[in-house]
Amino acid sequence: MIIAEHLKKTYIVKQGKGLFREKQEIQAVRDISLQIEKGKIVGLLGINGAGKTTTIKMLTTLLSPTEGSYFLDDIDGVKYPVEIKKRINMIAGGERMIYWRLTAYENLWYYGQIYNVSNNVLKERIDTLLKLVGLENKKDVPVETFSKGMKQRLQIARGLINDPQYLFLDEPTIGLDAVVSKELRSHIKHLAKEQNKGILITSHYMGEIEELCDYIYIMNDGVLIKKGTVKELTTETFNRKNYVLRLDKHSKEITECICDKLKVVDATVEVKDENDAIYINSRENISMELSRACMEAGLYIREMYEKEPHLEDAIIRLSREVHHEAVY
Ligand SMILES: Nc1ncnc2c1ncn2[C@@H]1O[C@H](COP(=O)(O)OP(=O)(O)OP(=O)(O)O)[C@@H](O)[C@H]1O
Repeated sequence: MIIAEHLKKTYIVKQGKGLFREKQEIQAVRDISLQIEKGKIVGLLGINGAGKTTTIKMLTTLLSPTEGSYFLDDIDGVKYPVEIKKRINMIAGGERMIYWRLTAYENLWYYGQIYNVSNNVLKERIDTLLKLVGLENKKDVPVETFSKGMKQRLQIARGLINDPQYLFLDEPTIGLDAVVSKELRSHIKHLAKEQNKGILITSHYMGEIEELCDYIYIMNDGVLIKKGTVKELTTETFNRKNYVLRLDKHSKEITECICDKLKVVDATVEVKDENDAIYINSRENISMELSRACMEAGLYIREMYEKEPHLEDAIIRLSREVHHEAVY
């Protein structure tokens, strides 16, 4: 298990020109504690500038923390970063870390040498990995002729070349089409569930996070603001119910009439220009009251349902709350 406690990272940047440039401290990560278990997929989310990349850089030992502790299976990551590097790997989205002039096989051979994998083991591992990512027939082809999806699949093979126990995935499906992204997501699940790897993933695609993650950490302004499963995060954040109502008729007066009839319950009624829908937000389950209000007003209900909140809505709302913006 990876256990990071109270990690902090302060960058010192110089501002101005000439000899007397002023030093300024930027607290990219102010206080982060998190855990990554083997066999689990953990999401790290937050709006731009929240500190995700800096956190991943500390966990992958590319940056040393200004303060805090970091242990991977009892190995002190702050004291022994080289020992950590042997046991982890990182797969980033995009086309970095792959040599275009080299073939798929040569790329993997090169990275295997960097990780000191013995030649016999490496040969076998490259064959297995190329098969895993479906590139066995392209192993002697230069990468520059590969499609985006093929390059990304090669990235996965590269990220597994040292048989890491923990994997860090930074926007792994960025720029990929729906088919390749789906394939990649099933590889990621396979790595966690069948091969028992601990995985941390960042992504701006919330659907991906909802599908993959066992639990999620949400960051804002360098600190963790919430953690939990998708279900916990959405239901705890939205302790109110959202209904969507579509009637046979639609007008301002009708909405006012519904509003009037719902005065007895704690509900907020709002109309949006999405297919003439009326949105009702309430603390309690008010489906009975809603049906009755429509019936009393002589209105026919075309559609009425409770809207499940999405993770994306939860993140936006949590980030707003931190910045003390009024919600609702
Ligand atoms: N090398 C650096 N020197 C100074 N400040 C930095 C440096 N790297 C990051 N920062 C600052 O630290 C803060 C956190 O940046 P970080 O890249 O970790 O956020 P992020 O959550 O990954 O954002 P994004 O989603 O946009 O990639 C930002 O305010 C950023 O400007």
